[in-house]
Amino acid sequence: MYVVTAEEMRELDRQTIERLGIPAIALMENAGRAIAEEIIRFCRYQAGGGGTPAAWNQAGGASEAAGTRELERGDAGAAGRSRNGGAYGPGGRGDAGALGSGGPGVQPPGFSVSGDAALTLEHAGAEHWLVLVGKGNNGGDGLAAARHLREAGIAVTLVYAAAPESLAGEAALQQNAAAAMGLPAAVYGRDRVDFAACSGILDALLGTGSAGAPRGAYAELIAAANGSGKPIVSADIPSGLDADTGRAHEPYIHAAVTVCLAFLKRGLLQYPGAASAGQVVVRSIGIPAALARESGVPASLLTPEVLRTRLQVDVSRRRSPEGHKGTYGHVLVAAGTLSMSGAGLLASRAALRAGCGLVTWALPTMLLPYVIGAAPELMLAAAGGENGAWSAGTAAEVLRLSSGRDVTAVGPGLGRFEGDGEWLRALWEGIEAPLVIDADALNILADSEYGSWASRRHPVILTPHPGEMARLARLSTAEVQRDRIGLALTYAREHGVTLVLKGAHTVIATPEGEAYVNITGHPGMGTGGVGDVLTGIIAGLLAQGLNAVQAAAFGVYLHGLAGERAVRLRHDPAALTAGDIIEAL
Ligand SMILES: NC(=O)C1=CN([C@@H]2O[C@H](COP(=O)(O)OP(=O)(O)OC[C@H]3O[C@@H](n4cnc5c(N)ncnc54)[C@H](OP(=O)(O)O)[C@@H]3O)[C@@H](O)[C@H]2O)[C@@H](O)CC1
Ligand SMILES: [K+]
Repeated sequence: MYVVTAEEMRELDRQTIERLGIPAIALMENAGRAIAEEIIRFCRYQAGGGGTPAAWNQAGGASEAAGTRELERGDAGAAGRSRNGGAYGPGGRGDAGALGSGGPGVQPPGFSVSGDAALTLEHAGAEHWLVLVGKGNNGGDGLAAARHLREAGIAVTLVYAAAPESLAGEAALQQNAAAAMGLPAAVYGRDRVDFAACSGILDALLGTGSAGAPRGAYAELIAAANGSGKPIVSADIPSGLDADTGRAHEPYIHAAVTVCLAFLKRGLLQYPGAASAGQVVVRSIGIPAALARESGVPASLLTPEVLRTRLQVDVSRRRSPEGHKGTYGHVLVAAGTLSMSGAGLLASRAALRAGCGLVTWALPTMLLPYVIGAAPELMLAAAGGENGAWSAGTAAEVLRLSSGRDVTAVGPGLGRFEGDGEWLRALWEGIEAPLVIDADALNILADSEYGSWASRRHPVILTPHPGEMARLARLSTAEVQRDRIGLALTYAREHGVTLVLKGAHTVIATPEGEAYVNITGHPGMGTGGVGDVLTGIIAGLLAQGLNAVQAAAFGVYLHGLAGERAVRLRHDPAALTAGDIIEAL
């Protein structure tokens, strides 16, 4: 699933209209219909007592059949499984439009009529929705949706943020149609608007054309909608949100559901915007995904389907019946000090659990006796150093150990030491295999002008958390978090590395200028050692022959999935430790 900026979305709109000849009004009609269907589904969900996301998913099979793709994560085993299967049919609510009520077999043979189930709502009379209409195309989408809601028997009142006569283009056409249908309308500031009397609010104030903090009537309507306590469904993005960065301009809509149109907007994956969107549903409006591919849209959501089809990852992780430990590669981990030995141990154990054949853990010599037997599957290699710490002189031994290994991971629990810049440079320039750089090794890199180091034939994967990223990019952490996708794309391209920017919705960016945004994981994973586990997983996958982007993306995906599984086993997210994630792999 592609993830776009407002600018990219406008270009795709333009190409659909100009190259394919599909009129803008047709796209708006599709958008309005999709929004109305999702509101109806939401009404059903609420009438059923609300509840879990699973209940929300079941609240309307027909709209799924029409192409809804929710931000839902399947596990790798479910990769590509269609969510549409069996969606159309007696689904607890979908029979409202069917002719005849006698059950199977009573209809005349060869004659079957079914109604527009997705646009039909039992007990619609109990609903009254306010539709907040901005003067751009987002407002036009809302007006088109309002007509469908009215057809479904739902009472609607339009609330214009600006004088209806100020709408232009397709939005003006929608305004005329709504007026011709006699939809009740109020203009904010001129007419009284009773938020208390409605059952829900459609936010069609501002979309991808929004700039800066909402002004005037827009700001007042947003504040009133939030203050009403009524559920809000947002058209495309919650009004007030920056569609690209997820920055939330005050005031901004707190939505229960966001019906995102055509392609996922970057701002819906980046915080704090991601938290204000509620359940995100992406609905097709007739803009072909092929256009996004041809135009080189760089960002995608990391789904099992993307892993399988775009990245060509074997998500089933098949093992060869003839395989042996030599088949699955050998990882060298250079990590750990006396006070942080656990980081090296976690990374090494995670590499094994990721499926590689062998792992050698290189560590300061003095540390070795203490960790013997901690993980009997590991091989240990004393690398020298002093007092259980690394030293510049250990580079030669790490280089020697790396020869014949399929990948080297360096950094977890490494600490800083005299000459560490030259130490890392020797590894960077000397290791003839992929290199995964994490933790303290990233800080060493940040203090080095590594652009002047000899270029490598084999890939480098950097796995910074936002603080490490800030040091690498010479920004503040807040600046890193302001637009994680944009920064990751730029940094990876400029430095020729595969970048894994960790945090909620980890971003994987490639030197070729592509980015993948992960949505597996759990807030309970914010605990020491979790990053070391990820480093080990990525190294373990590289050793098995995955290329840099495959290993980084699949590693991040599996790591998040294992975190979710570990939280379920633990029952309390706060109790999760990094070791639990390894066990859940
Ligand atoms: N194009 C297409 O074919 C399709 C488009 N689609 C839909 O259109 C949406 C994009 O529509 P859009 O580009 O018209 O912009 P939109 O978000 O409605 O807002 C623009 C208006 O808001 C105003 N305004 C801006 N900032 C403001 C602020 N801070 N505070 C107050 N006002 C502010 C600005 O006024 P101005 O400042 O220019 O006077 C202008 O009038 C997109 O999200 C999707 O829903 C889909 O149907 C697919 C087909
Ligand atoms: K909106």
